[in-house]
Amino acid sequence: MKIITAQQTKALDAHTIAHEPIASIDLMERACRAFVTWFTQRFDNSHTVGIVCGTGNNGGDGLGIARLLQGWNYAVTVWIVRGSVAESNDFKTNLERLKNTRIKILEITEAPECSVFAGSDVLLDAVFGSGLSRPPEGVYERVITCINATATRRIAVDIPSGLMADQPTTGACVEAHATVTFQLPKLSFLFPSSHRFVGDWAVVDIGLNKNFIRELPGDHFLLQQKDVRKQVKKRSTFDHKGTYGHALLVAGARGKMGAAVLSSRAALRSGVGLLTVHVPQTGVDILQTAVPEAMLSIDAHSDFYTALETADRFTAVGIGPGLGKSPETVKALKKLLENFQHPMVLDADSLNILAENRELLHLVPPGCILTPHPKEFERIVGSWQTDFERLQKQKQLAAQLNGVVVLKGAYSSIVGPDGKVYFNPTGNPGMATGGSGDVLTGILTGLLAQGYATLAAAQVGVYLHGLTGDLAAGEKGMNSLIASDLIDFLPEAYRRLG
Ligand SMILES: NC(=O)C1=CN([C@@H]2O[C@H](COP(=O)(O)OP(=O)(O)OC[C@H]3O[C@@H](n4cnc5c(N)ncnc54)[C@H](OP(=O)(O)O)[C@@H]3O)[C@@H](O)[C@H]2O)[C@H](O)CC1
Ligand SMILES: [K+]
Repeated sequence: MKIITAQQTKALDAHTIAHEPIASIDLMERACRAFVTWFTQRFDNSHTVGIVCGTGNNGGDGLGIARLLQGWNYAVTVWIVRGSVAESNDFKTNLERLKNTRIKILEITEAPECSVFAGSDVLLDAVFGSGLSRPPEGVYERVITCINATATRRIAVDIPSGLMADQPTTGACVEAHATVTFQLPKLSFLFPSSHRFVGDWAVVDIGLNKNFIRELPGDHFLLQQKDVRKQVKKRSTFDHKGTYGHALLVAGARGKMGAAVLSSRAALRSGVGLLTVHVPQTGVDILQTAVPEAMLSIDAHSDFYTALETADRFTAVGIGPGLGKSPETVKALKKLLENFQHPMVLDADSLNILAENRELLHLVPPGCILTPHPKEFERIVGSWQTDFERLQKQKQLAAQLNGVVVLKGAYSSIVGPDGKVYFNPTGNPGMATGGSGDVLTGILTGLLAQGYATLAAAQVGVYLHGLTGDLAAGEKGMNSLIASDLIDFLPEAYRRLG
């Protein structure tokens, strides 16, 4: 699903109006109907509804929604905020259509008292939409403050008023519990800093021209199950273990062998043919007992990774979980990066070692996948002011390494060397638990070893990982979810993609 800019949305509107063809007021009516369908499925007409409208097309939506809800016997109150914005044509038409209804229409021409919106069970925010081009001021800013001060369910129409669709937001903004957006999500919806404004968002289809969307230039996408499903490799009868590769995981140090166990199990459950795990002496009995399917490469050192004879017989290497950062481990990682020229997954402590030994970044072979969480990412690229700047840094790092950088979190972003960004929709906060990242590293290493191209491995692996989290949370709730649950749900997650 392509994520387009506010400017492109305007062009898409115009194109749809011209080519469907459809009058803009009818496209607005379609948007209003789509919103009302979503709304009536969640709030029955025992809820009183307040709608705060600007005088552009977002406000026009608000008026249309008021009329439709009243048709469903909702008690509706409308406030029209009169500021610098001239009435759009469609706003005028929908205002006209309200004339012969019983809907109470109040005008706000100057900064109101914040009690102005009290009394509605649900408050709809239709002040500004994708046309916002600068921070709200004056009466608009005050209205936004009052909307946020009203103890009620706040639902934003298309986009919370005050949020910039595809650039940093600096002004006042409605803090919606939910946002119903038309046709495609806005880029800012996918960033953590927007969550308090957007709340849970839903996309409603308003029949905008899909071919036009496909042809629009764009680097930002929201992964969908169908995109991932078609990348999952199918198996054939005459396949054998070798067909599915031989992965090497370099993981675990004394006291952190669990990371090696979790990533090993996850690699196996991701379908790899053979798995070897390189562990220090302390890990031998642990791994042989906990993961009998894995072969071991045993380090001379008792406690941590210091050397590996050769990695050439492996089709992919994953390194980092529970590795530690001892000086010998740093040296060993450097040697591995110099000698192993196939795709690798670099995670956890291997990323921290790269951050502290930046000359090693130049040794990272092409086609690797880095899987930092935001803190590990910041150690590598430095701090950022906004999520847009963070994304820019992510694109730069992916290009510099000629690999894929996965920034983990809600809507994990997968960025390739070409700068294209894929946001992952699966997963939930239950996955913020020790070992969750080790599982992802195992999955990604397993997929790379099976011959998945780097970007495909990242998309399938991150999607699968999040899907196991959703399945596990469905069964065990978010609070009790532990990393092993993710592995247990890999078979079901694969089945969903089958
Ligand atoms: N395809 C779709 O998604 C459809 C969306 N629809 C709805 O239309 C709005 C977008 O409506 P638009 O009229 O373009 O803009 P807004 O209603 O968001 O804002 C109105 C005007 O306000 C001006 N503006 C911008 N920022 C400020 C500010 N900080 N202070 C004051 N005024 C501001 C701006 O005009 P300028 O010329 O001043 O830039 C806006 O034009 C969309 O969100 C949907 O709700 C359609 O209903 C159907 C299709
Ligand atoms: K809005």
